Amino acid sequence: MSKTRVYELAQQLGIDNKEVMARLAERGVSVKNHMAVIEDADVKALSAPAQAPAKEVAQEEVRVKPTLIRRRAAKTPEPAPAAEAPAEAAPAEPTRAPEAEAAVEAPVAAKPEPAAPAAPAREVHRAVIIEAAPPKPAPAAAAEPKKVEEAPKKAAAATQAPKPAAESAPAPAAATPAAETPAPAPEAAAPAAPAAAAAPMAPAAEAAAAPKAAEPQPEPEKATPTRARILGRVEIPGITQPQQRPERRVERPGTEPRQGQRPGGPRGVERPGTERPGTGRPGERPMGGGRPDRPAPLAPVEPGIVAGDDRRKGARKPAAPGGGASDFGKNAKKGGPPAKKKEAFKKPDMLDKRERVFEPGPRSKGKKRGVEKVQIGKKTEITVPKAIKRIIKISESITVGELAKRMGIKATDLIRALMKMGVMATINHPLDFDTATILATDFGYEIENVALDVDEMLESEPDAPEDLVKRPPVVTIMGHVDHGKTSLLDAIREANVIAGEAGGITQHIGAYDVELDGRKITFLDTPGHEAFTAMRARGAKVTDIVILVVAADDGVMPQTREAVNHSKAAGVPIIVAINKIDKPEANPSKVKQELMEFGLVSEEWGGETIFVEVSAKKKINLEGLLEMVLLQADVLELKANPNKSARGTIVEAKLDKGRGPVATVLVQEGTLKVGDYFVAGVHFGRVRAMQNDRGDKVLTAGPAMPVEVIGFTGVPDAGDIFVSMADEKQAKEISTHRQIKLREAELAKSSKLSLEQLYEKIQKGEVKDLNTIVKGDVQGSVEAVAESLRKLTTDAIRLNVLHASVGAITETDVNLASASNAIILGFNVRPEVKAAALAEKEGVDVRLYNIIYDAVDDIKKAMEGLLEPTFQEKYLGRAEIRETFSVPKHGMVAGCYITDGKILRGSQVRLLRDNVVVYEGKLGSLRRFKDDVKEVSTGYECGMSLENYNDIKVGDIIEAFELEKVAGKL
Ligand SMILES: Nc1nc2c(ncn2[C@@H]2O[C@H](COP(=O)(O)OP(=O)(O)OP(=O)(O)O)[C@@H](O)[C@H]2O)c(=O)[nH]1
Repeated sequence: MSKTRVYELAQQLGIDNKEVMARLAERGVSVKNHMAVIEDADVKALSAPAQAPAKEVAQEEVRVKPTLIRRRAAKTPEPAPAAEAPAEAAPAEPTRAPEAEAAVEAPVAAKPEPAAPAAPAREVHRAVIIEAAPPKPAPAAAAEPKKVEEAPKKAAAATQAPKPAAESAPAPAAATPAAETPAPAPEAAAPAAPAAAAAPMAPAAEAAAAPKAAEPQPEPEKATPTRARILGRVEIPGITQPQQRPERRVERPGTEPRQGQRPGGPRGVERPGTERPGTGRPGERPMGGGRPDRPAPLAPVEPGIVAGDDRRKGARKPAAPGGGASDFGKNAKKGGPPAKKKEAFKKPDMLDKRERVFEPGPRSKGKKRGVEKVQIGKKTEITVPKAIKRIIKISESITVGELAKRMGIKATDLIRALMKMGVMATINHPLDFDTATILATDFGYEIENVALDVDEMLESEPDAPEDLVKRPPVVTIMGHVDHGKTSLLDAIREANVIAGEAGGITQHIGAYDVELDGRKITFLDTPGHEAFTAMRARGAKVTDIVILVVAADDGVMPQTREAVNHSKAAGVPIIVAINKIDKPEANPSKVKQELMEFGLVSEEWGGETIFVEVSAKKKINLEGLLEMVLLQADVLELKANPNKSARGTIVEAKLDKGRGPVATVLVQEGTLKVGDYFVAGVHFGRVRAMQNDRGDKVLTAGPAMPVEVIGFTGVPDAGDIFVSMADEKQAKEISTHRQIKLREAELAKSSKLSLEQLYEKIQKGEVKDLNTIVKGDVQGSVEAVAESLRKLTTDAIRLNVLHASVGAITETDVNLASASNAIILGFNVRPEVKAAALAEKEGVDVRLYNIIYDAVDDIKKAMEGLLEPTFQEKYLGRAEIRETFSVPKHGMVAGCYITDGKILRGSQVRLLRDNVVVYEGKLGSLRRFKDDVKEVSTGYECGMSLENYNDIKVGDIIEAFELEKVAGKL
């Protein structure tokens, strides 16, 4: 025969020299280079099958590594190296489709025959492809054997290839290697079955692979496992060439989904075209877009077909029979348990997964991709959250934005829904449980309130009668200004100290206890009903008995009356202390008489109220007063259980420079011990130390005992309930919960306020606000001042206490005042040096007081200054209209005669016709003989015009007047 050299054969076949050499190598013929001469037999062997591939493929092969060859469509730009597996994979996949058929065929017609060496490059492709999209092939094969059979015929080598293909089918999963280098896969995946599969067909193809390819059957199985992993990569389409796309279209027949998917691919173009009638549909491409991979997944999925993982499984199964199971070895491990995964992925999931993992960006390009995207999108939409996810747990309230987020909808949709309900809300608007429930229901969700029931947690258990023991009474002293409240408190305390109590420096902790005949009495030393009421407003019922101080020389005064009312409202019994009886002008009887009208009738007059005449100054009858208190306490049968965890009320709180937040706790039941965890208002803590009003350290505090506690995390408010907790976690939890609720309440309050303000402004015209910041030395006075100030609010002026706290006036306070145009009121505190300087610079008014009433008085005046001045009318004079003239530019002018008083230029006027006011406004002009004049007096004539009014008639009267400003009063 004539000598045929490698390059000649390559030209004939339309393939690369290297490929020819590779095929030869696969046949066991070694050639040195492209000039080597080839035996005829070899030439034939290579030529025959090669035809098909030559035509169709137009592929390029690139030897990436000595053992690895990458093949891809001829025109395709070269993808990156192995690393870019995805890109290459893409092309591979399309091919796969066709291969799929091969694979299909394989199972059917194919028999485990050694791979036909002749297998053209194309086949190699197939093998690869098959591997890539294995799952389908298998099932497809089973499903439509006939068609499959046809295929073989056309694809000559196919028959044989099939096997490998078939085997490869399993391998598909392992495709990775293949993916990277379809044909070369063998090398890459050499060990793996896939390689084997490829080998047979590629056989030829790529030399290195050849040897392994030689063992077709076992290999396929191995391939399976490997594929699984690789598949993932392969699918990442990347740079698929235009060629492939077209193939795809051809591949996917609408009719034969399975086959279509697989087979279609590249093949379709070449050979399947015939086999598959349906192949022709162009429409299929949508999914694939540029990627061949896609098509596969998108194509109708057969039950058995599982993308990605499924493929692997599918591949494995078939492989198993081959016996390759054992061969899987490592690969198998990698592949993971096949059986389990089978059902794990459903098509949609798979698509979704692939979408996210492999092909995010590129897809959006191109129309077809767009289509694909849309489809995928739809699938996502179908997703319905599991029932459990449709329950939204909230704690009391939730903001609009958060609710929308949890329901997976747009906040604007929610806001729209709220508007329909008549609620205008912003994204940060808090929704209460009920509103949230209604809204959520509309969107198919349920709301579950998981709020902590703090009240329940803190509720004290009722005590058994036998556990209760007598406890000291807690007394509050009330009365009018200067009637001697403070003096009385001091006198009682001092008297008690003198009586033999452990001496020492008494401390102001807001409460103290005294002893009489071995019995204790606790006094709250924040006198005045403001503090008393402020506490009560917080739900704190602390006082058992009220001592109403009335000066014998002054009698019942306004605040005496208020104190009585407050006490009665609280249901607290009153003991009247008629003070200052040492004064010569003292008249106790008068006091008793005056108090009768409030229902306080002295016992000696047949009533039930205890009256005690004392003198705080002279310390007269103080003991008698204490005796009466104890007597009253007996009547009240005050008892408590000391043998349980403590519960009490914050009486006073402050931020101590050295000790941090400290508060006086009046224990009301149980016993408080050092080391106890507790929660008080929005704060929590642990009792680090306790001391009484005499500065003595105490380790325990029982019922009715006031102690100053150190260990708070923040300064609580007077009136806050103090509760011992079992552990820190619980205390912290409740504290946090309360803080959140407080914030929400403040938020809700502020938004509500602004609405109210708006409403008021519309209704009443401009409403003035006087903003204040109150600072004091102790919580009690701060509360009292703030409360008194708030009471000053009137319809015309609202007095806002922006901030009230204990401590010196700081720069922060000044800044707040400056920003909100507020004045600062300090009680027994001074501004810090820097704060004072800043206040001066910013022009902030800082007022310092020692007496609350001075402050209130000052504020009242300030508020009056804010009042709009009222206007008073001042009569000027009258004029009678005797003539009327129409003057261009001036309108109607009246010729008048002043009958009374005088008329001033620009004065206010009203026009009277038959004593009826027909117009009220301003004088337009005032003239005498064409001259403007300032005023015209009685008896003179003048010309007048009215501003913007021309309907004047002879006989009308013009009355002039002035409006005088009068400062407003509260
Ligand atoms: N003669 C006499 N004067 C008394 C007596 N008790 C108080 N005073 C005087 O009355 C004045 C007012 O006494 P305070 O104890 O400050 O009266 P208060 O009710 O506490 O006054 P505010 O704190 O302003 O509400 C003081 O000057 C006392 O010295 C008393 O029993 N006899």
